Amino acid sequence: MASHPPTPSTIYFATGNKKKLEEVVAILAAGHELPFKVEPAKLDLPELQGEPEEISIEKCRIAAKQLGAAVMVEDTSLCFNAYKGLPGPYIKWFLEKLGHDGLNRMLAGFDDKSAYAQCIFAYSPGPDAEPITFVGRTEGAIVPARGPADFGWDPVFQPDGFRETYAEMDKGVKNTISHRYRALDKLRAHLVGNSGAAAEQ
Ligand SMILES: O=c1[nH]c(=O)c2ncn([C@@H]3O[C@H](COP(=O)(O)OP(=O)(O)OP(=O)(O)O)[C@@H](O)[C@H]3O)c2[nH]1
Ligand SMILES: [Mg+2]
Repeated sequence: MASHPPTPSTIYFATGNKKKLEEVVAILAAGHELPFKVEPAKLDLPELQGEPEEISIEKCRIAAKQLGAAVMVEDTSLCFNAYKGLPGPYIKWFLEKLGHDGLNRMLAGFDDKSAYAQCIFAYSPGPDAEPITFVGRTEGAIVPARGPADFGWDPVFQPDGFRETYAEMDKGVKNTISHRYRALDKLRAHLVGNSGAAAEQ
C-alpha cells in the first residue's frame, strides 16, 4: 500500500448520493471519536467503466483534483453470481432502466439467485498522491422487492443470514453488516492508524 503522509485534519467525502452520505455519517458517528473530520463535498462524479477498483481509484483522482484536498469516494456494485459479477458497477443503469422487477427477471432463468453487494472506498491525501482502496462485500440473494423503496436496490437484496432485505432492516443493523460498513471500517482503521498521534509513535 502506497505510504501516505499523516492523516489530515479534514477529509472530504465526495459523492452525489445523499443516501450514501447519510450512511457514511451514521457509520462514522457510531464508532469512536475520530482524530479527523469528514466533510461532505457534493460532486457529480462521472460514471466510469472498467474494473470496480479502477473505477474507485479514477473517481478519487478526479475528486482530489477538483477539490485540491484530501478526499474519499466510494463506488458501489451489485454483482449477480449467475452473471459472473454483472451488473456490478453498472447497477445504476440496470436499476434505472429495469427497476426492481426487471432485476429479478434477469435471474428468472437461473436457479442461482445469489449476489453480493460490494463497496470500494478510495482515499487520497491530495491531488498528487496515488489513491488507496478499501473493499467491503456482503453476500446475499436477489429477491422480489420488499420494504421501503427510498434507497436504490435495497428492497431486492437480502443479505445472507437475515430474513429481511436491506430495505426492511433497521438502518442501524444494515450499517453494521453492509458492504459500505465493511469497506468504511477498513478505511477508518487506516486513517486512525495514520493520524498524527499514531504517526508520532
Ligand atoms: O439500494 C442500494 N443500497 C446501497 O447501499 C447502495 N449503494 C449504492 N447504491 C446505488 O447503486 C448505484 C451505485 O452507483 P454509484 O456508486 O456510482 O453511486 P452514485 O452515482 O449514486 O453516487 P456517487 O458515484 O456520486 O458516489 C447507484 O444507483 C446508487 O444509488 C445503493 N443502492
Ligand atoms: Mg456514481
